[in-house]
Amino acid sequence: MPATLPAPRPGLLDGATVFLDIDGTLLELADDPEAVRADGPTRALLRDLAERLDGRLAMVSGRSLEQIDRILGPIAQALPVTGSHGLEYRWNEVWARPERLAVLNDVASAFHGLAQTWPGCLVEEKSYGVAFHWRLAPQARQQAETMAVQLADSHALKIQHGKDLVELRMPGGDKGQAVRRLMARKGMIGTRPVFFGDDLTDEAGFAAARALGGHGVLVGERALNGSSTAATLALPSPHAVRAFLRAFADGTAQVPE
Ligand SMILES: O=P(O)(O)OC[C@H]1O[C@H](O[C@H]2O[C@H](CO)[C@@H](O)[C@H](O)[C@H]2O)[C@H](O)[C@@H](O)[C@@H]1O
Repeated sequence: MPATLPAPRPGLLDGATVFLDIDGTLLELADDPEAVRADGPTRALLRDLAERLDGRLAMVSGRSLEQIDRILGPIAQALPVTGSHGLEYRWNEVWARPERLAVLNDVASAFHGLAQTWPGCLVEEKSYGVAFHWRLAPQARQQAETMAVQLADSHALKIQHGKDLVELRMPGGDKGQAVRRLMARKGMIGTRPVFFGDDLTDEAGFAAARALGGHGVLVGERALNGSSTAATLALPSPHAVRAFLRAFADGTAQVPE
């Protein structure tokens, strides 16, 4: 992680609204995206944290809402949740779910075809996007990225770069919008947003949090391909994030080693 970014101070979350990314931030990265699940202590952490924050805890992920529900379990129903990099969200009775573009099926077919030529590669079909994963076969990266550019052009889709993946998704929405939308809600308006994230998709969330007087907390050792980050603070791993959040939830906040 960037050596220049300091760790968050213990009191950072006092009175704040907390935005949490999932993969690589709350939870460790894994080889199989479909197998990812929050364990019992992590689910309990989200419950305790939401209580300590008087409900000012939101999940903001590149996953679909269905995936988030599977990963987090019942606690997801109690939190404001934004999925698909900002394209869909749910908070109590308020939902936003655009119509799914049929061209995503063509993208999935093309990606599945490519995956057959690269053992170890995975295709993840989501509500508003399709991701091609090469974590277990990094040699496939160049071909996957070339195919993604062609498909994005021909189908007017957005390319979303991520860790060991390229994703094609419907345009519109980002994590910054998710922050601004929630920070305009009663109970959150006027508080300080703190956004925890690890990937390129989180940069919009970091920037929005900063613009509203808060902070981005960059997690892990993300390579930003030479670009800079809008985060102002950093933690080394999802384990450190959970420890930091647990200390706050318990009222014993300390910066983890
Ligand atoms: O915004 P996020 O919640 O961080 O979602 C970003 C992408 O996360 C997932 O991919 C990442 O995690 C996988 C499981 O640990 C890992 O195998 C992959 O290499 C990572 O890039 C998810 O599968 C994607 O759909 C999300 O867009």
